[in-house]
Amino acid sequence: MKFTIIAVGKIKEKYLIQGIKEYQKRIIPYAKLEIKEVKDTPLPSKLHTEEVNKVKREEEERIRTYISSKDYLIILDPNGNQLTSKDFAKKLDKLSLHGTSNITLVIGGTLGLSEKLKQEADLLLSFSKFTFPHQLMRLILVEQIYRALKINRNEPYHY
Ligand SMILES: C[S@@+](CC[C@H](N)C(=O)[O-])C[C@H]1O[C@@H](n2cnc3c(N)ncnc32)[C@H](O)[C@@H]1O
Repeated sequence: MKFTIIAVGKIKEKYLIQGIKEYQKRIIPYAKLEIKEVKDTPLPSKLHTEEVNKVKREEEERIRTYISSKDYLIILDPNGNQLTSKDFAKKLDKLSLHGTSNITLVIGGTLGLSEKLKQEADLLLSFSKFTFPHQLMRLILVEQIYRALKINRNEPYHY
């Protein structure tokens, strides 16, 4: 299975960089994982709908350069569908059984993702109704991918 995480913006915090690297290392024996970081658009001083939409549109364009129509597209959004870790593992297992082994996961920037992009998702995934910073979301996501892979192998981790 191959996972591609497309994420808007850089990770600045050292503890998050270390945490993400740790899970990337743990995932290596089970699956391929690539992280494509796309530039975030600097936030304008005024955040009216028009300015917000412009930022989202620009970031969407950069995200699209890494999306392949052949991949299963999971877009992370607080208002998406909530799954348990076991359900997520089952979902990945089913996709793999049906021959879908390229999974693309998208994390938005500070203002989130465009509606247009969200509508194209095969799965709109929420990790709870709370909003997390995009940098922390990347760490949570790699941990949950690792957890799902362990669950599917029936290996101890998911207590
Ligand atoms: C700071 S949040 C953006 C907040 C923005 N108001 C929104 O509603 O999307 C940055 C990105 O992190 C991801 N994210 C944050 N919290 C999430 C959650 N609870 N579930 C899924 N994704 C989340 C989403 O991809 C989001 O675009």
